[in-house]
Amino acid sequence: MASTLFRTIQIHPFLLYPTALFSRRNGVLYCTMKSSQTQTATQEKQQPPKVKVPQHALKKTVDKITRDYEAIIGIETHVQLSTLTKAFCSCPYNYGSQPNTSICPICMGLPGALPVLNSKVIEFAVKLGLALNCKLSLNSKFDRKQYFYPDLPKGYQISQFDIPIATGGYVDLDLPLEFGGGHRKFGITRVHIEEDAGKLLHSGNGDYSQVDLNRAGVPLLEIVSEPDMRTGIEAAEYAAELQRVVRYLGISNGNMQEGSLRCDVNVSIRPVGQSEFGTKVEIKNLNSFSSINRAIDFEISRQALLHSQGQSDQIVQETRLWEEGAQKTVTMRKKEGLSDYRYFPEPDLPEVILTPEYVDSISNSLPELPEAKRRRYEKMGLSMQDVLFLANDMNVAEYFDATLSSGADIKLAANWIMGDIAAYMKNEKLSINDIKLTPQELAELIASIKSGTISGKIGKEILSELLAKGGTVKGLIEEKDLIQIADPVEIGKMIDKVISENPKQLEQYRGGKTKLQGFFAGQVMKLSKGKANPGLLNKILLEKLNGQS
Ligand SMILES: Nc1ncnc2c1ncn2[C@@H]1O[C@H](COP(=O)(O)OP(=O)(O)OP(=O)(O)O)[C@@H](O)[C@H]1O
Ligand SMILES: [Mg+2]
Ligand SMILES: [Mg+2]
Repeated sequence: MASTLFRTIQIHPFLLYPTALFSRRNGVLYCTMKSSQTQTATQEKQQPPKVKVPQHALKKTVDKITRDYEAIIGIETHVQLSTLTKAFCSCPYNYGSQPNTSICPICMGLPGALPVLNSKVIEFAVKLGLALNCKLSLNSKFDRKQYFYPDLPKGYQISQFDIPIATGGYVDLDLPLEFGGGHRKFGITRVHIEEDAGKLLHSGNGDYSQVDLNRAGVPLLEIVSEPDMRTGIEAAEYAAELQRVVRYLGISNGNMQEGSLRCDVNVSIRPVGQSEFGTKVEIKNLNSFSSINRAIDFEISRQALLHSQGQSDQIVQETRLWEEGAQKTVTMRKKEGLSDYRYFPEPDLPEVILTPEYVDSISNSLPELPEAKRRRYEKMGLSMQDVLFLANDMNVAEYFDATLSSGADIKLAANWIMGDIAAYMKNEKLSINDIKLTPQELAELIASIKSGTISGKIGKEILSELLAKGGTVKGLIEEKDLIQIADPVEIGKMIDKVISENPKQLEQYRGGKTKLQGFFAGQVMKLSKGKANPGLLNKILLEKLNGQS
């Protein structure tokens, strides 16, 4: 199959880029563009920002100025779907595979090739639309969005324009306590289906670029938010919630570093009290939640400073790039208007019709989503800090739920997971799916401590062993003879031994140095190899030290 495709490509590449150079190295097809073709991109990148804002001025005046302005933020998020094959052809997509090894006449847009819709894309879009509380369009269609860029082989992107698959939804989230806490609800304008473009790889010295078309035609869902966010933190948390939702749904890995979840952030400012929005600037190249937060904060300050200096005409509708190294945004290109895209209905694909039965069947298959999970955990009596820790990662939530299903106490299970287990995972750089301790054995461990079969101290020791090697709590207790000593006579004997071996400390204790009770307790615990019941030990010890028995 692959070799047939390569033959086709070797005949046709010049149809795509008349001055592109195609070559094969190590069995891989490379397409190299001469610098003249990528000039626009490189020139735009090299353009200095139109207005230079001195960094020190920014830092000094930011706090004062930003207080006079309110920021308006809306986000466009592209989520790459984890379908087995691309949106309109049967090529698979695996991040990081050799360039141009997963391409065919359809995703290369060769003349005469016709797209065929992957039904999983519709299923995933419906799932997300429902999860984001949207209204689904029972009849939607595809449109062509036309623009030229070397990573777009067809010269247009198949997208949805006037009838997106889902509209008018919202997401709920809870801000972490370190950011002030509180519940937020942000509107979703629309969710639509589109295909991804390829990837340009620019050479180090900038004189040529290479095209990798593996990603061309991979299905995306674009989620457009209402301009409802007001701070960088709110925007970053919104993006994190979308990541959780797509991961809970299992429709994308949501990995920002690999570009499976990409956020373009739109920011404008207005003087406090003004109702109209200001001119928006779109920021791209944000590949972490913290860069979303920092880029927005920078942009708010930049715009506020310009506005406060009477230079608001310098805030123009444009696309800016976030430069991680310099921690600032710079002009990338002036914004195209909608009409520049010359959208028109895609003639090669039929209308998408969703039957109510189909929508119902998808709706019934949805898992419990992050917001529902958080509210359920909250009702169980957990603090918001615990709720967020447990619900943020779907796998941790599943582990916690499975521990509870095995009968564990809610608060104790949460404490073990958030405490010793989380610390172990952090140390060993493991995810919860990698640890050997099963939720059932965690429940057993908690029950064994609660019933007094083993002490809390022994419990912690067993935990380390179970985390690293697996096994069962019962097996380890038996194998290591760890059952707690709760026999007063046996404990009494050990106390007598320790007291008789430490006459000096006894004298000091009886002379008023009562803190020494801790010393005696420690010695007895050591003698019992950590197995003595601590409550009983201290009770009997106190009686004996005070000469009552
Ligand atoms: N004045 C404003 N300030 C901040 N954000 C805004 C403002 N007006 C609109 N937005 C937000 O900007 C985003 C616009 O996204 P949309 O996809 O509709 O248009 P676009 O960015 O022009 O198109 P494209 O998909 O080609 O990038 C939305 O999230 C919207 O909420
Ligand atoms: Mg945009
Ligand atoms: Mg958009």
